[in-house]
Amino acid sequence: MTVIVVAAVILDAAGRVLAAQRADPPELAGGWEFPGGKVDPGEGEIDALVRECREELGVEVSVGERVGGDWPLSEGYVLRVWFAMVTAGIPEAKEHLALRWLEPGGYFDVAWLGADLPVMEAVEKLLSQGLNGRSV
Ligand SMILES: Nc1nc2c([nH]c(=O)n2[C@H]2C[C@H](O)[C@@H](COP(=O)(O)OP(=O)(O)OP(=O)(O)O)O2)c(=O)[nH]1
Repeated sequence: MTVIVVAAVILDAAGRVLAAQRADPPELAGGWEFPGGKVDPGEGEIDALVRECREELGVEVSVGERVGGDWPLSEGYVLRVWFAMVTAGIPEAKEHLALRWLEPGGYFDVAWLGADLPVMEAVEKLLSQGLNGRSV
């Protein structure tokens, strides 16, 4: 059975993107990712995304458009990504080592995990086309 990992490209009004630095496991620690995590059995993917943002960042988010399709992770895992905006709270690193808001033009200023790099490239392309990540 494939494990679905959901992740949020959290955008602010200035077009900044929130990156989060993983604390574990040792082979991924220090790498940067989009906040998110595994979908629990029986849980909806959007519900999982909202829950993970609450647990990891202490914020409420509204979820917008999907970014691409299934992004490959390691064997047996796929990554599904959505744009999101914070609707309440200020993101705090509750489970990560650090958080950074990346300005437009600086989206690659962190060492993204291998799986996330093509996602960030796709996001930059979508944003350069004038998309703002909100639901249409
Ligand atoms: N959350 C997240 N995980 C990612 C990204 N890119 C990437 O390769 N991964 C990998 C790292 C992990 O092996 C897996 C997600 O696991 P996780 O540790 O975030 O999941 P979780 O919050 O549900 O945690 P747990 O059940 O292991 O405690 O997917 C990403 O952008 N966001």
